[in-house]
Amino acid sequence: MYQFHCLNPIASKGLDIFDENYRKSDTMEDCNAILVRSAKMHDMQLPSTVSVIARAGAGVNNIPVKECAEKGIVVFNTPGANANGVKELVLAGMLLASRDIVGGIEWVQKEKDKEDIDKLAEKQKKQFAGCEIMGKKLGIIGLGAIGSMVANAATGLGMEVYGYDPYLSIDAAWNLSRTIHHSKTLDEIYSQCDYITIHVPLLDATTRMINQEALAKMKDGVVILNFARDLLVDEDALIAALDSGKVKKYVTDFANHTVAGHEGILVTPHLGASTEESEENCAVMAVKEVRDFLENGNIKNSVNFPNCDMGTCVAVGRIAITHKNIPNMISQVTKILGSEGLNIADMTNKSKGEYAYTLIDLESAASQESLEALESIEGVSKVRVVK
Ligand SMILES: NC(=O)C1=CN([C@@H]2O[C@H](COP(=O)(O)OP(=O)(O)OC[C@H]3O[C@@H](n4cnc5c(N)ncnc54)[C@H](O)[C@@H]3O)[C@@H](O)[C@H]2O)C=CC1
Ligand SMILES: O=C(O)CCC(=O)C(=O)O
Repeated sequence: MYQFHCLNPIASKGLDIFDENYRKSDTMEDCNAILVRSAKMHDMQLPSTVSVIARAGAGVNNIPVKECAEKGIVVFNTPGANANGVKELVLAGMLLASRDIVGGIEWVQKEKDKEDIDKLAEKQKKQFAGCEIMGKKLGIIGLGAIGSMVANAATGLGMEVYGYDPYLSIDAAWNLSRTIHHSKTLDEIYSQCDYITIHVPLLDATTRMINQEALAKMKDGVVILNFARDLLVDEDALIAALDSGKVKKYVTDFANHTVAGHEGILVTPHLGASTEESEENCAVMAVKEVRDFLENGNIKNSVNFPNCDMGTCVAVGRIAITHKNIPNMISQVTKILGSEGLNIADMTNKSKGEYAYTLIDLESAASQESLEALESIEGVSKVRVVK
């Protein structure tokens, strides 16, 4: 029996995929798996029983990914599963920034009891007028799952799209409309675009990438959209640029005391992925990843360990070892198994940066002593008997 704990509500369409061998626990104690959306995990003490965390979503900045790798905890996310939900809100954000739709709705609400509201509306509506997005230049920073969808949709709406992503994956490149202008520098995006939307992960290298220097290079009256993470933007510099008229509107999905209620800023409460479809897609993908990992040891879509797939185990036993990506690891492992007379039927070893993963199918079950010997190898973080 496996136990899992949800740190945030996870769509039942996903949780229903857990079968009778799984028990949902109200606490993390004794759990094998944790499912999470945006809960901040950096200060949490995880029990040693936890071997997997699945983020039902894309961004993993709420999870101590490296510390987990050190402890042999495999962290998954669900790439692309909520991208359409975010894309649609980005399009809405562009439209809301282009005309004062919110102001117009608030005006009608305020005047709703006036007898001549229809005549008043015709007189007053000019204060809410704006511009169209067709023909405008949209700069997209980060052309992954979300950025590429925004790019294609905006092209369909008649915008001229510029994309910047020095690490663009081949899959994402294939998905992009050929009309999208490939920007080789951020400066080109800054100097050309009327709307700039950012879709990169929050990393040390991307923190506050939209800063005073970047803002100074942008066109007057630019609209900036941030549906990725608030810390990507130096919001004090952004507010100064808004107040000076350099920036026309800032649309952000991240409510905080700096932006909430500020003139010219449209703030939504982290709603990008809050659609039935996105929540279900993420939950289904996350639960499938957890099950395949716990039941077969396979890894797909981990952010701290490599992909590894040996299918369903048909041998007598399978063990999974998380370890550092260092020399001499495999020889130490096979020596321990060999000295106990354990024959290896199949084996895969993969690495990702500093960390590596070894899955071994055995023709007879490993003893407790050999498992302990494996665990004591320097650089090994976890040894798990999958079957
Ligand atoms: N508002 C919301 O509810 C949601 C927000 N997000 C945020 O959006 C981010 C992006 O999500 P996805 O598109 O699904 O991720 P993704 O991983 O598919 O795409 C990210 C892209 O950014 C690119 N990139 C990385 N560093 C870059 C840099 N310095 N300059 C330009 N490009 C760079 C990568 O090459 C990749 O193509 C997530 O990390 C998350 O923070 C994601 C989903 C929902
Ligand atoms: O789960 C959510 O609502 C947040 C989605 C998100 O920000 C992400 O997937 O990175």
